[in-house]
Amino acid sequence: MARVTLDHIRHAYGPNPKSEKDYALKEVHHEWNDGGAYALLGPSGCGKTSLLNIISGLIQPSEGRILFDGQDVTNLPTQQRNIAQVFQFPVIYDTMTVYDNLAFPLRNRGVAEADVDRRVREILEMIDLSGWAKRRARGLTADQKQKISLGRGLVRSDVNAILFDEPLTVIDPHMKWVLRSQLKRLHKQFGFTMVYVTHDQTEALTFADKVVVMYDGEIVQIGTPAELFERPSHTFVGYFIGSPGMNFMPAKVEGNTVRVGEHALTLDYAPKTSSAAKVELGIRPEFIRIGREGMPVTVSKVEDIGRQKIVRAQFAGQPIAIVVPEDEEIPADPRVTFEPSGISIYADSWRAGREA
Ligand SMILES: Nc1ncnc2c1ncn2[C@@H]1O[C@H](COP(=O)(O)OP(=O)(O)OP(=O)(O)O)[C@@H](O)[C@H]1O
Repeated sequence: MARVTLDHIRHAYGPNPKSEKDYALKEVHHEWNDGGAYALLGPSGCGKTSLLNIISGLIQPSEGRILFDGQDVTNLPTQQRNIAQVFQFPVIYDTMTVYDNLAFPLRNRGVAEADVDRRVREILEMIDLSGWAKRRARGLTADQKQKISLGRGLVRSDVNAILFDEPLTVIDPHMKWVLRSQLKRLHKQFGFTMVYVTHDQTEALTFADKVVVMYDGEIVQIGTPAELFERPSHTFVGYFIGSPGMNFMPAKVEGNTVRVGEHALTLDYAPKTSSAAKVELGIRPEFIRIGREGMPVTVSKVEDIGRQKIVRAQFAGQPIAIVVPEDEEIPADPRVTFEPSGISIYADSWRAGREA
């Protein structure tokens, strides 16, 4: 498996890009660890597939280089990059048996038949198709065919990376969960470098050890699920990760005091914001406490979501969401406090650091 270096990559589909908006992928400059499991997460059109296709060699970036273990592969075609790919829809040979489909990538490379057999049996078990080994792929369900595609992606252990493009779209919800957990287990066991495209946050957060959040052609944050939850670098991450997403409200910062409407909160640091920036306070619904003390709110609605409730309320003229345990009593004259560690300050959408 390989370390993947994305060296100042930019991509425009049209000729002669002039401004930022002409680029489907703006500057991407990162190094992904050998053996890392990365999920590319973001809404439709944010550039996930473009980036994956640049890694696989299906498209050549307009600018920048891509390196596997320090070796420049920018101009190599897909076949010479030694990668495995799993697409959204099954890519298998209908006339071959399930077993032969899985054996194909190994036999193609001249792997000894005893090793082929051992590996194929392991994979058959993992995708729960051991009983189907001798059946021809034709006539299997879309779900089963996609499991074979996944198996083919995982069967070789000598590839630089395994790339997945929304591979679980056609899989039924229960099986999705099973396969996701198995992918994670396999990753731990074999240390594959995996890049997994999805627009489903649950899929990304359960699969990956690093989630790469993309928005409008840019990587806005690479982090562990906990980092994305606790310290979103960009308002988009706050909004996109979590259900409901982070609350944002216009704010003013003076030293370590932040003002929201008529309320003043004291932080244990002075956020770095310029006077011209659009400043917002961000706090996740899980970090707001509701009770008899603090700042007044008007509750408009309470939604029951099982073991928790979502309280929708108005605070300083802004709609906010608060997550509370299901048995929590909401007083007649409700007030809120914000957990200081859960507060982030954003200046022009980016999380403000500490004043030096
Ligand atoms: N072949 C192409 N020619 C021109 N523009 C393209 C092409 N492929 C993608 N784009 C544009 O590039 C941008 C990024 O698209 P991309 O498919 O990479 O996004 P995505 O995040 O994978 O979206 P989705 O989840 O819908 O697949 C979009 O604005 C899209 O319209």
